[in-house]
Amino acid sequence: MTPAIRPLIAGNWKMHGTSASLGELEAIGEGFAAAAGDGADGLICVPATLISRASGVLGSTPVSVGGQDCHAAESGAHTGDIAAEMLADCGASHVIVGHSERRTDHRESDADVAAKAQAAWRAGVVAIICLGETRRQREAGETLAVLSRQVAGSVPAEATAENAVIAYEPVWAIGTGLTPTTKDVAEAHAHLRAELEKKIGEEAKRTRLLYGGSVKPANARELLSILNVDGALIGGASLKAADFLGISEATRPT
Ligand SMILES: O=C(CO)COP(=O)(O)O
Repeated sequence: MTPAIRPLIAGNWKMHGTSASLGELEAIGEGFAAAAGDGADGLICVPATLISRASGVLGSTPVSVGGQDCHAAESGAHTGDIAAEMLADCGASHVIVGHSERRTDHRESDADVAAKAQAAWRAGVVAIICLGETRRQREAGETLAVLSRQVAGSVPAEATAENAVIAYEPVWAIGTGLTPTTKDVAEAHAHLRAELEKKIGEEAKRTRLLYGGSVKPANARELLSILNVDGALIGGASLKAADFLGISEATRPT
């Protein structure tokens, strides 16, 4: 972690969860303070259909609620899409933009992602901007160049430490049980901090950089101990309160 940056432990439920999952959310909300102490923030990004109810369940806990995507426009003829204003209206304080699954499944470009971040800010919502290299790009030695390009294209110049969070998620580490080495994560995050500084100046020093990709209770302490890793974005392991809370515990000093 980076001294003086308050870590964020964020869950991304992806396309999982119905009203039957609200008990798990309740357990996350009730257990977070005991697990993480008061030195970290918690967040669960649920499917849009659950945001309202999740806000009710988590409202009085230290865990916030987020969405997983938003449209760039405030309203309009965009069947099936959801505006950032609608997420905020349901109780979301954050929204993930540019997740690799959106970039792949919906062919979202860096410019689309930047427009969605701007939309989040228009609605008063924090944008969690995701980026990361594919396996092919890593094997070709292109990781740092890809990250430079993605920061330049996906992060608007108006980003601040308050309105933006950057999540480094190597695509090949998502849902695979594989993680980069500690050295590789440290290198990627130091590079991201430097690239972000070129884009937004001093604000970059206080902006949270999350690591995502196969974070589990068993590897969380090692990943979170890396300089410039200011929290985690957790997929599969965020669906179970015990695992999410186990990861949250890793933000505490030993
Ligand atoms: O994509 C992710 C979070 O956004 C990571 O997913 P997993 O933790 O399941 O690898």
